[in-house]
Amino acid sequence: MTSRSTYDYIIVGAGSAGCVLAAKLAADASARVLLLEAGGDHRKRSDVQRPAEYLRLQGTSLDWNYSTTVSAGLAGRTMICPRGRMLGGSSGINAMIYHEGLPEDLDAWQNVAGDFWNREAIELAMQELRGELESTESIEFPAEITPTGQAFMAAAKSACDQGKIAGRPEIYRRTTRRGARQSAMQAFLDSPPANLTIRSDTMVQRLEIRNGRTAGVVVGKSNHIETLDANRGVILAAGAIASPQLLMLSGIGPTKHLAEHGITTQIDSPAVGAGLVDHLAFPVTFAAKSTARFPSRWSMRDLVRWSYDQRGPIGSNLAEVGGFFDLPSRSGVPDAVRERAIQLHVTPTHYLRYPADDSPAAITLAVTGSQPISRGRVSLRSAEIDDSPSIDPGYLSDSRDVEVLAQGVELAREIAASEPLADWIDHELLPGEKRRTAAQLERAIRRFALTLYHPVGSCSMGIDPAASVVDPQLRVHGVENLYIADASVFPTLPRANPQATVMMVASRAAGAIANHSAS
Ligand SMILES: Cc1cc2nc3c(=O)[nH]c(=O)nc-3n(C[C@H](O)[C@H](O)[C@H](O)COP(=O)(O)OP(=O)(O)OC[C@H]3O[C@@H](n4cnc5c(N)ncnc54)[C@H](O)[C@@H]3O)c2cc1C
Repeated sequence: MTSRSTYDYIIVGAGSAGCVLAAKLAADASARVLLLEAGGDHRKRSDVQRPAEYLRLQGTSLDWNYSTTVSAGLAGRTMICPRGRMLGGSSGINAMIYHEGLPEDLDAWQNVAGDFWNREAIELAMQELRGELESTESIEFPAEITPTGQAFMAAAKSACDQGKIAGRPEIYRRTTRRGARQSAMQAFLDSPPANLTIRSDTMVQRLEIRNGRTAGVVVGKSNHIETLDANRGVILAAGAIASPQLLMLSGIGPTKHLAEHGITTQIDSPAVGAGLVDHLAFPVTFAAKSTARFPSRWSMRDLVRWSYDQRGPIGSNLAEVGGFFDLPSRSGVPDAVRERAIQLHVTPTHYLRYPADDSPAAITLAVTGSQPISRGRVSLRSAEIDDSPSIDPGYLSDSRDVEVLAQGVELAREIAASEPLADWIDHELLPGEKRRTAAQLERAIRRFALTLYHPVGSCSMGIDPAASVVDPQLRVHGVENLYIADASVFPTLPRANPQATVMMVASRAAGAIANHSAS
């Protein structure tokens, strides 16, 4: 059986970007907007709402459960690649940090994608977005910082004041409302307007492309295929893994690769899937004195505290504090790379073992190389939407990324040795006090570094169709009526947790798409 329906805009994916896009495009009451989401509505689940439980959502049905290919850079390991599958997308399972990043990072965007992405316009869009999130009480600072987080803040500040390190410790703002998660779905679409249709549990199979124009999308299974038509545009917001997959399944991608899977090329676009990049964190972990143990199960008191005033362990997103820090000038790397090269996420837990019940009292300073050079790609494993694509972020394939992390380990050690944090610490567990040489640190980094869950760049924007997938206004090169607006279009990965930048991209995209489709 087949059926069809017509809309003005069809948005694929109700994640961080898709929810912003839907709210903005539907602000024009005359536009019929359809938002399609493969996952369900899980906003009310307690494990989604409680910040400290976000790690427990991984590997559940709320996660696409992707993993990366075996990686030489990670000593032959594969890596989990969690992505949210629900209304709200990854903003429904993420760690909630809302960071606008460093404005100068987006100058690189202007260099590759032109004036639409100038710093002033981006800062204005970020400011407007912050205002919108504040007006729905969807971002806030934590009501309480764990004692070890407080000790980190004081120790890092003291190490900076004494000139031992350079940087800025910070308390991270987050997407919570009165201590409970606010996904993009809640922040932007809690009361959707009448001209917006939201369909959850609806998997888009492929795009419908006719004569160089995207007519709509195909959803459903073989016993009931539906074609949904879009007069003014289809916007892919399926994220950095699924957006390139959907393009390739629809015949937009590198011709040779498509042919390997029996897919007829509609548009030869060599850059689809290329350029994938992710932040990687090495968890410098310390055994803490037993009074610092963060619970992995909640007491009645914890539940009552969180319900009444959002305090206590349940309200912690585990990474309340951190900040950006420089590599030492003796490191020999150019200033542009050295400055704010390391982002820290400080957790009151053993990063590798929490939330297991037997995870010991520990504190982790997770060291992230904020500007990784290594790049990889998303490619198809088969021509079936139900087969996960092959994901290779190229982790640590460029040895300069290892050097940055190794120097970050020394930075973390310096802070951990500073009072008052030193008082909480018993001894170093990872990489371990005896691991000091470059070769020892490299081995530990390749064995234990973990994703920080920030894949971007697999359909990057740019001017040259041979080197990019969308133009600066996010129109897919070579085909009409098709846009991409999500983490996949980032031409570079900014020094930040990306969700604020993803939402900013969606917000700018909505304006550009409405203007373009009206002309
Ligand atoms: C565990 C974790 C922790 C993170 N922590 C942070 C953090 O603290 N701060 C931060 O800034 N960033 C964080 N991130 C990253 C951030 O959440 C993402 O960068 C951001 O949410 C990406 O937004 P997006 O719109 O591009 O994709 P997503 O939010 O992933 O949305 C894509 C949507 O498309 C849907 N979809 C995919 N394929 C189809 C299909 N075929 N048909 C229909 N729907 C489809 C998906 O189900 C999903 O809902 C984290 C991510 C994870 C997974």
